[in-house]
Amino acid sequence: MRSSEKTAPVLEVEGVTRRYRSSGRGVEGVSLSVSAGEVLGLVGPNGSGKSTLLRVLSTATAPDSGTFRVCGLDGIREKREIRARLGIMVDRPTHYGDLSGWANAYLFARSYGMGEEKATRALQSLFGYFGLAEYAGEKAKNYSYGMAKKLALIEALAHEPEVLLLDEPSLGLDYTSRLAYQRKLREAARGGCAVLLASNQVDEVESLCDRVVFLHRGRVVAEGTPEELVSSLRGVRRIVATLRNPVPYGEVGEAPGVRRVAPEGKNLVVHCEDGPGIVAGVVEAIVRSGGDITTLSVERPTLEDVFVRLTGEALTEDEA
Ligand SMILES: Nc1ncnc2c1ncn2[C@@H]1O[C@H](COP(=O)(O)OP(=O)(O)OP(=O)(O)O)[C@@H](O)[C@H]1O
Repeated sequence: MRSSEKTAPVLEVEGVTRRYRSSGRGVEGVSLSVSAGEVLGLVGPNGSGKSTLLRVLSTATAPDSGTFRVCGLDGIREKREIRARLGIMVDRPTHYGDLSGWANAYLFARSYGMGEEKATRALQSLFGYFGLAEYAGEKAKNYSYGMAKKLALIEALAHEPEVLLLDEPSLGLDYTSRLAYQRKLREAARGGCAVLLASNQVDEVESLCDRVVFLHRGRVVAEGTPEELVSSLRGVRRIVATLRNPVPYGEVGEAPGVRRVAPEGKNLVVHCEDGPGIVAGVVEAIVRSGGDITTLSVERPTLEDVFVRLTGEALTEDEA
C-alpha cells in the first residue's frame, strides 16, 4: 500500500525506551506507527536496537517507559490479547529440535487458536510454498539455517496475523526462497496485514517497504518513504569500484569529497559528494593504494547513502 491510502495505524509506538542494565544500551524514545496493509522498514546497523524494539513490541520484554498499542490494545496491560494478533519472527529462531518441522509449526498454529483442519490446510500450503514439504517430517534439529528460517516464517504467517514483526527474515535465504518470501509478504500486506520489517538490506527494503524508519544507537534518526529519503540526497554519488584484489583503502577515504568508504565483497563502495573531478580523485586514490580496478560505476544513491549522510556510519557489517 502507498502512504497516500493510509488508514488508522494498527501498530502505534510512542516514546518506547528499553535499556539493558548490563550495557546501558537498547532503544530510547522510539515512536512509529504502521497502518493496515503497510510495510514499514526498520533499518539500522548491527546494535542499533532493531531486535530490542521488536522484543518489546512482541511483548517478550516490557519497556522501561513509553507505550504501544496493537489493534487498539494496550501493549503493557493487554499482552495476551496482543500476542494473538501478532505473527513474530525473531532474529534467531529456535525450535524443538527433536520434533519434526511440521510438528513445530503445527504446535505453533494450534497455540494461536487455529483448529486442527484449518492449521493442517494452512501449513500444507505454506510448506509447499516454501519448498519444505519433503522435509516436513524431518527433525527440526536437522534443518539447515535457511530451512529453519523458512520454518520460522511459516510459523509467523500461518494464523494470518494482523501485525507481522519480522527480524531480518531473509538473511540466510537462498535467492528463490527470498523471492518467495517477498511475494508472501506483499500478499499479506495486500490482505491488510501491518508489517514491521527489521532489516539492513537496503535493496530489499527499497523494493518492499512503503516507509522506512532509520534507527541509530537506539534512536529514530529519520523517517520517510524510500523515495523521499533517497531524493533528499541531491549531490551525493556512490562510486562502486570492483578490484582484482583487496587493498588497504584508508587513503581513498582521504580523497576530496569522500564521506565514507566501505568494502562489499570484491567491491569498494565510495560514498561521496558530487563535484568536478570527484571520480578522477577516487580512482587516483585507489590506484595509489595499489588497487587494480576491473570495473567502475557511478550509481544513484541508495538508502545506505542516506544513512551515511545522516550518521557518518555505514549500515553493513563489512564497513571500515
Ligand atoms: N541482553 C543484552 N544485554 C545487554 N545489552 C544488550 C543485550 N541485547 C542487546 N544489547 C545491546 O543493545 C543494543 C541494541 O541491540 P539489538 O540486538 O537490539 O540491535 P540490532 O539492531 O537488532 O542489531 P543486529 O542487527 O545485530 O541484530 C546493542 O548495543 C547491544 O549490544
